[in-house]
Amino acid sequence: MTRAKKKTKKPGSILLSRHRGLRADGPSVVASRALSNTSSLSSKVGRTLIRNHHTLQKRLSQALSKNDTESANSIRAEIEANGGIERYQQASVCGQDSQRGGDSSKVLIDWLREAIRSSPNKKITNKRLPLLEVGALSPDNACSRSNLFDVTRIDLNSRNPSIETQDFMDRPIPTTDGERFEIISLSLVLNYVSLPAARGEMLERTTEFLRHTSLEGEEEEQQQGSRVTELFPSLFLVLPAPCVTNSRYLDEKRLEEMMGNLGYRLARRKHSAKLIYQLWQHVGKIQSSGRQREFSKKEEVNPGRTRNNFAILFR
Ligand SMILES: C[S@@+](CC[C@H](N)C(=O)[O-])C[C@H]1O[C@@H](n2cnc3c(N)ncnc32)[C@H](O)[C@@H]1O
Repeated sequence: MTRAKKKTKKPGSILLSRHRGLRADGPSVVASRALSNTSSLSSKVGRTLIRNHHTLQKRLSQALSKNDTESANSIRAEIEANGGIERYQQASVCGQDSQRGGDSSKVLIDWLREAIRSSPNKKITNKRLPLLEVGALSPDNACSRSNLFDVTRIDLNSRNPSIETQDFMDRPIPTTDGERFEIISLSLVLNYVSLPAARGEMLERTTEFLRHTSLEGEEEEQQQGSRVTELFPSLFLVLPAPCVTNSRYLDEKRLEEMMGNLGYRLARRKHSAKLIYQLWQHVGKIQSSGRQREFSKKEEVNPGRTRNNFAILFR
């Protein structure tokens, strides 16, 4: 006799069915059930949480830009009811799970190791490169484990003692090279920023944190046509692919022009179905070119009803 199998719901399936039926009580129902029911999140629930958090952050930024304190307070309360940034970060950690694309910093390590392998002079590899990881969720991603970097980690909300709680936009501008970095990692952080002009500000700010003096052995390397030195100083930028491949206001060409105005040149790129990974070498001086205001207004580069509105603007 075959016994009827008892149907077990996957974690989060209740949450999703609840979510579909939501009305005025909003996504907070999803969050509170998620908070009490699951320690790890199913990918669908995680994606819903991430999307809701981004939407609420955007509404908050818009309310704040209009000095609408009442709306801002009520949106803040809604963010908290959804589990706040902690729940968002947990969903992001689950999103790093290897089944869902894995830790994005592996791509940076692959590029670097490949450059080191093909480089005639290995001297540069004996020293750890100072790396600033903005939006660090954990101290043990591929970058941290590689022994290639001396990592400084910051996040709006630290989840670990070796991550400093700091908004990159408030980090003091370095005055000496000792405070600057060879690499800045901005992985899935720019799309967290809600307003297009604030994204431009963040990109512009990265240039102030990059070191332009030669590394030990670098001049010798350059003479020998090293593939390692051509990667530094640089910005490792990771974005959800649709931000660049399906936006009304941004495509790869436009991003390259914007980055070019900041003194960046594209050194490496890789696409997956979900993410776009880019390594931008900063070839300008510490300051950017000043031409970034060419991109102060949204321009439609990809018309169409199914596009998203992701944009980057410069003031
Ligand atoms: C989606 S998570 C990405 C984490 C990780 N870098 C990755 O690639 O999976 C975005 C993180 O960026 C952080 N973040 C966003 N804006 C930031 C800022 N201005 N300064 C520091 N951290 C920021 C958020 O707190 C959040 O933990």
